[in-house]
Amino acid sequence: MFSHIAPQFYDKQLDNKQDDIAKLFSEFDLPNFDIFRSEPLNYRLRAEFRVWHDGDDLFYIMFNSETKEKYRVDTFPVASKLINQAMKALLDEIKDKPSLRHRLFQVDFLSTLSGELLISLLYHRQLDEEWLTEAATLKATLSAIAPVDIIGRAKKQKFILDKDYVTEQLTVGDKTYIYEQVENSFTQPNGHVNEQMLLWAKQGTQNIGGDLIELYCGNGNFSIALAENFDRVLGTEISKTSVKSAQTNITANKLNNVDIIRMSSEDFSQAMNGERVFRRLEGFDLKSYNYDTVLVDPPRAGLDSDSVELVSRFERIVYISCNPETLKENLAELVKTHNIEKFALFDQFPYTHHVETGVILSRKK
Ligand SMILES: C[S@@+](CC[C@H](N)C(=O)[O-])C[C@H]1O[C@@H](n2cnc3c(N)ncnc32)[C@H](O)[C@@H]1O
Repeated sequence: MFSHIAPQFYDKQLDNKQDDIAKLFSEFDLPNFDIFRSEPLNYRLRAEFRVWHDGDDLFYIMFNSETKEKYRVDTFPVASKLINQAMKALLDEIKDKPSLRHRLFQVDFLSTLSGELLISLLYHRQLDEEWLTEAATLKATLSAIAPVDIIGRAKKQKFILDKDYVTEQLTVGDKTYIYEQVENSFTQPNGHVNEQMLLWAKQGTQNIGGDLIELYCGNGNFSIALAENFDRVLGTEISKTSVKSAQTNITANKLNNVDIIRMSSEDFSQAMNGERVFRRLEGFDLKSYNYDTVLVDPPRAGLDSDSVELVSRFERIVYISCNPETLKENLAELVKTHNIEKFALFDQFPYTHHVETGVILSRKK
């Protein structure tokens, strides 16, 4: 997945991504791209590694995505400095602790720009009291590096030492927002590029007022940062964990104009069309919303045809995409009713072929 990880390759690979995107979207009338660079190293706030046991030794491994061969990983330069520090410290601590290392097969790290760290240890065996005691000592030792939390996972088991989330702080222009990010739920991996993405979307929707409807809102990443641009924000999201976080985040940021409901975008399209009535929407008068702006940030599959039809009814569409191929398919439909006003490339994933883009469209006059 990663290749040529070194700052001297950064500019070239970003130029290549820009060229590839220009070619892929050549059939559209695109404005000049807004380009948002990443830090060349230590940009990634999440990392997951398999663990390899070799006699008394154990180390992290990853797999080559083409050859499927495993390779040893002692440091991971794209991951945050905190993750790199913790990677070594963790192995040093658990190497001679049988209850912590026995049948450990994966370690997941989630760090934040605010300096917190959550470590999930995944096992092919059931965890017990002894594990809990040793894990508490491990947490105390690793806390010398940063505020650390530890989770143990095994089949049908999830042991949480204190908490299963980190609290991130993201600065967007002159404002700082607080976000709870829960283990195993979606969060943008590149914190500083995420801040740039939020600012781009916020500036692109400034002074337009009305209401914002958001599909695929996750933990409220965009809903919260963009709330002050709108009278009301209504976000929808399928994951129960993310919806719960989003609700916590609304309170933590003292917002009173944002609501989030758990609903797939497919169901939400049906509710908007009046085809089905959902108990979860009780108390929400969908007809009272002013459908000026919609923001979508779908998974790699892009928008299904009903969601494309739904978003095409809005005056303004903000489309954040992690897959240029599905974005292109969706744009082919959306340009029938809308013009592309802004196009941005956010370099969330340096040294990989992945590209994050943003498009702002407005209805044709
Ligand atoms: C790329 S993430 C974006 C999340 C959020 N906008 C952010 O910036 O963190 C896509 C989100 O879509 C959610 N999702 C996936 N399929 C969905 C569906 N059919 N309907 C609604 N949400 C869905 C996922 O749970 C995930 O939170």
